[in-house]
Amino acid sequence: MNRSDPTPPAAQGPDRPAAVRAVALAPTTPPADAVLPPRAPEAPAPGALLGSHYDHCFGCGPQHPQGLRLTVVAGEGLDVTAEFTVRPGHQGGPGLAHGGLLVTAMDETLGSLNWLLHSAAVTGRLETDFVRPVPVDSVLHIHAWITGVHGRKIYSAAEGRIGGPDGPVAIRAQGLFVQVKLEHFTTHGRPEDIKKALDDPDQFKRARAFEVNP
Ligand SMILES: CCCCCCCCCCCCCC(=O)SCCNC(=O)CCNC(=O)[C@H](O)C(C)(C)COP(=O)(O)OP(=O)(O)OC[C@H]1O[C@@H](n2cnc3c(N)ncnc32)[C@H](O)[C@@H]1OP(=O)(O)O
Repeated sequence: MNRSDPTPPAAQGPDRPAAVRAVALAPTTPPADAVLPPRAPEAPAPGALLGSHYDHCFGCGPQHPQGLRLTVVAGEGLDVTAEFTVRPGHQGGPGLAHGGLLVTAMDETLGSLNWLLHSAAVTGRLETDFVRPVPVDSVLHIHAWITGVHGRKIYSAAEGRIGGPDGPVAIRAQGLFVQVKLEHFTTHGRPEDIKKALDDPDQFKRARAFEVNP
């Protein structure tokens, strides 16, 4: 619409045309009665490298040719730190990381918090603020932490910095993950990929270890 166009704004509320109506999204801030559980007894020790949950994962898989190859280390509490080196294949604008890939890095890091609770969970909702551009060759230093657990919902937040772990914030995120059983993956995933994952004894062990009973 032209700035000088005198047309009044479209009607609000239920009369507003579906094409411009906002959708109701769940908050990513935990409710007041959310809890902060202790680290699971099986959680990786503070300082431990978490390792990839799946070799072909775009976020953390070492075998993905253009993946982010994010590395994640367990923190002291319900937190992790992660690093993602932005490579030329990750560009959006010339010489700059694509925003969607930065979101993927945040998603992957927030998802890895589930190791600390020893439960499998998938992203239900993810919000991000892009604060400054991230140049190719820079390392995004991410710190992520759990902010609350409510039933099957795990709430978390993260900050990504450039120029070092204490550098300026480039991206912030808040997420809501929902705990799922192993069947979530075996039911919905492409059969040949599920088979490949489960045929790998290490992957199978990890997958079973992740199983939860919501
Ligand atoms: C074999 C290899 C295994 C590898 C294992 C490790 C993999 C790690 C991978 C990590 C990769 C990186 C990570 C990735 O990229 S994960 C990939 C991206 N995410 C997905 O594909 C998830 C797609 N969505 C679903 O599958 C279902 O909708 C889920 C499972 C999420 C819920 O369906 P389900 O039928 O199960 O649950 P429910 O409907 O009874 O709801 C339960 C509660 O949750 C609340 N809720 C639900 N949805 C949302 C939402 N969208 N926002 C906010 N809230 C939501 C809901 O209100 C309710 O709350 P309450 O009423 O209790 O208060």
